Amino acid sequence: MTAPVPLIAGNWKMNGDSASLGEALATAAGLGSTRVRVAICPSATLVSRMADALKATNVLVGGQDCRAEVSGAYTGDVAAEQLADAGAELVILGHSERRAGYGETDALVAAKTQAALRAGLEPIVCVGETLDERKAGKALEIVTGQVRGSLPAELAGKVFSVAYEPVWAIGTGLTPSTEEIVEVHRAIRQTLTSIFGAHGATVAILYGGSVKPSNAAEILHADEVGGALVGGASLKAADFLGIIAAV
Ligand SMILES: O=C(CO)COP(=O)(O)O
Repeated sequence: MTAPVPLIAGNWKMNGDSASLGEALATAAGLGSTRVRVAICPSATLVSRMADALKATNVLVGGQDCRAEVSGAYTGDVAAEQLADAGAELVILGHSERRAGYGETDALVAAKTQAALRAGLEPIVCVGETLDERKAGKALEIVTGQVRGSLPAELAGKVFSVAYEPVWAIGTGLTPSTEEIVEVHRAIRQTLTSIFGAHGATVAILYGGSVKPSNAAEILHADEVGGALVGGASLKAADFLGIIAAV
């Protein structure tokens, strides 16, 4: 049974333009040799240029979402195949900003995950509870339910990761305690092994939500934390490299 290779992925969300490619290049230049896998997921407009710019580096490029269908009359949407064609190797799916803003259900996230696999992309599937759900003592139930509902059987034997992002920790500067993070990550691990058997033990479980250089070491060294999905602090190479160095 192989331990998961840590993955630090930057989610640029709706930020960045061609001038920001310099930050991606600076991240790659600052990496040196590392046992950590590093990815940047920019807006769809930047995927192609970033993938070209980072081709000879150790930084992978990912998308932030994809449609489940291969092609068709879906104005404004992007297919997994199109992301792969643009040079993406990974894709973030089921981010809470899409679950909340676009009504994405677990079933839709599972369909998008199947699409990612069809296109040869490595999925990063996001789950996480709201503050009300946590206050009601339902965090574990919500998160493990999302894991069961969002991961299609086709993931068996495939490389993918699950990102635990408590909705209330995203962009707020708030983070759960290390104990709370470990509790949820252990519950996700149990769920993964109950679905996928031994393969479930090899899946990296990332933490996301207000990760920054100053809290990265404590979070990343916690039990069952196999990396991070980083929003705001991934936009500047210096901050992102500070987080990567903490692994
Ligand atoms: O949503 C996130 C990453 O997907 C986390 O965002 P922040 O790191 O900005 O809190």
